[in-house]
Amino acid sequence: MMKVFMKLLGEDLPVFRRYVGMAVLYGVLSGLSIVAVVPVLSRLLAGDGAGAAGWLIVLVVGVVASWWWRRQVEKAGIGVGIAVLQGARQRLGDHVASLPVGWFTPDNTTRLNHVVTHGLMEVAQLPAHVFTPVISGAVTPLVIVVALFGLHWQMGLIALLALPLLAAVFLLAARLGRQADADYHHSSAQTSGRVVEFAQAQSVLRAFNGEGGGMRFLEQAIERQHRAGIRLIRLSMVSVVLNTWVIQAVFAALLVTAVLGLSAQPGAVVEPTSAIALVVALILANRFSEPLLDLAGYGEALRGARNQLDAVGRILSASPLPEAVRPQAPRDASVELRDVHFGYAPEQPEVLSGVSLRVEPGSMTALVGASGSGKTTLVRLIARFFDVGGGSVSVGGVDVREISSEALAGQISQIFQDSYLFQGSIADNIRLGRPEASDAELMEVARLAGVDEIIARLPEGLETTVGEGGARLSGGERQRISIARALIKDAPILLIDEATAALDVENQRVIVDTLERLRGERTLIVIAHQLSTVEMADQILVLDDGKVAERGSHAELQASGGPYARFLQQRRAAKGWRIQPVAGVVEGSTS
Ligand SMILES: Nc1ncnc2c1ncn2[C@@H]1O[C@H](COP(=O)(O)OP(=O)(O)OP(=O)(O)O)[C@@H](O)[C@H]1O
Repeated sequence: MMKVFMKLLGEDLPVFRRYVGMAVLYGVLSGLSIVAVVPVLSRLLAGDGAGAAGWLIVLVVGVVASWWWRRQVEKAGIGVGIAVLQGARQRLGDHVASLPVGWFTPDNTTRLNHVVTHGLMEVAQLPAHVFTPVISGAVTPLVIVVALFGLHWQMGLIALLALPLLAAVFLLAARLGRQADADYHHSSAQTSGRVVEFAQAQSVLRAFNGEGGGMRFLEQAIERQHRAGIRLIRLSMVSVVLNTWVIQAVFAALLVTAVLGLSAQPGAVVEPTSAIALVVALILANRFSEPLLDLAGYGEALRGARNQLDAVGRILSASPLPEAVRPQAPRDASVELRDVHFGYAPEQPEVLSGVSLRVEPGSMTALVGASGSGKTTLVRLIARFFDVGGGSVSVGGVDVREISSEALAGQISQIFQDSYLFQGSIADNIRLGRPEASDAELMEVARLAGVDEIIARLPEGLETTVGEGGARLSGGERQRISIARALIKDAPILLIDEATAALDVENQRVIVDTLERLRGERTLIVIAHQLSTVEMADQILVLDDGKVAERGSHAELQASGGPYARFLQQRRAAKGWRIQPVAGVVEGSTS
């Protein structure tokens, strides 16, 4: 936990170290102020009023000094909190910006959002509100133990031996609640997700379940959260009771020791000095348990913050893809995969196994295969969303790991199914591909991608705002804008995922026109869902369960009667493709 906190602070770590030093000193000062009661009481009980008054002044000065010092510690704690909010946000942002695109899964994005909006705030409050009492709660009893040794060594020994026992019980109590706490946070996050889903998917829910049908998922999530909450409350109570009991047990042991000390020699006269020491030691024993009870009380707050720090830790532990020490420039627009092996996680099965592929500059390759066969993964590896587990991916004859991320990004344009449009105008979104593009170039790509038809319909034309994520446009319109954006970038390699969902006949025509026009000019690698696209390719790679099942031209593969021919049969049956001989070739349509 502290490791993550310190990592988060980065170069602001000295501010935290200074604060910890101050908090430890505060614990010592508090302990000394308590111990100053010893000479005051001893003198008073022995009838030395003048001596007691002198020590009383020392005691008052000590209490005032520790109060003043506590204020300084709190200010230093606030300083650490500010460092967390300012510096750590920046550091987390820099770290996330260096992570591979593949890291940004919905789970990770939600976690990041939660950490930035809530988690860091909770973590920033730790030093001022939790660490100070926790540190002093651990240091002050140590000072009292030393004083107890001086007064009554048996009680001192018991208090000293009790410290590791107390630490063990505190840790056990913390562990008891940790899993319940994690479960509760997990179920809360799930409930939030279900609430958003419930709101967003109203049309689907009402169509399939009637008005209240969709409530079931939400109600189940709320029920799970409710159960997790009750379990957390129960375990928290057990932790608090356990901590309190063990502290009271230690106090009782100290009392018994004191009483046994008095009754050790029945009938014998107890020295007044010993009796005074014993009384004072009993008072100290009482003060010994107070900071410990405080410390135990902060267990809950620490556990809550631990969850947030764990989430931060998971983000910080994600490694950026290593950058080449001596980056090389790609020599041409070829793409080559050699015996590529890849899995999304070490414990998951390989998604690509021994895939090899050579794509010549300016040629077109279609990737075909059943859903889940690994087409998208293959294309992501070319753009280096992830690094391969085995084998290599080269662009322009250079391993992508040896190309700087900037140079690789400059070499590749992408039209993916989930192309995101930013809140801004259509023109802003297209210009993202090349901010310095002229208006004429913008209009040219808009025409080529069929965006001109969209803007002709809109009163504000190119300056029409698209809404968050392009929400004010249809799926097909969004796709055309993303095509225009990719075209204006003018990169020599174009990776395209034909979005089946967004493709209407008109968009399919735009894709085919785009591909025809760019053929021979750019290297095209297309995840093809339409027969008309597949036919255009110079080579077709058929993937089956992460392996290359077949490769060749449309005519060759169809004639061979292998997996491709069978795949075509299935697609025709499933999607109504029909084959029409047109000018000596076979054509598909979605009708
Ligand atoms: N981010 C991810 N984490 C873990 N597994 C993933 C991830 N993305 C894809 N997979 C898995 O990898 C396998 C290949 O997926 P991929 O998306 O590459 O297939 P595909 O051929 O493009 O499928 P589709 O045509 O349906 O888009 C699938 O089993 C999928 O569940």
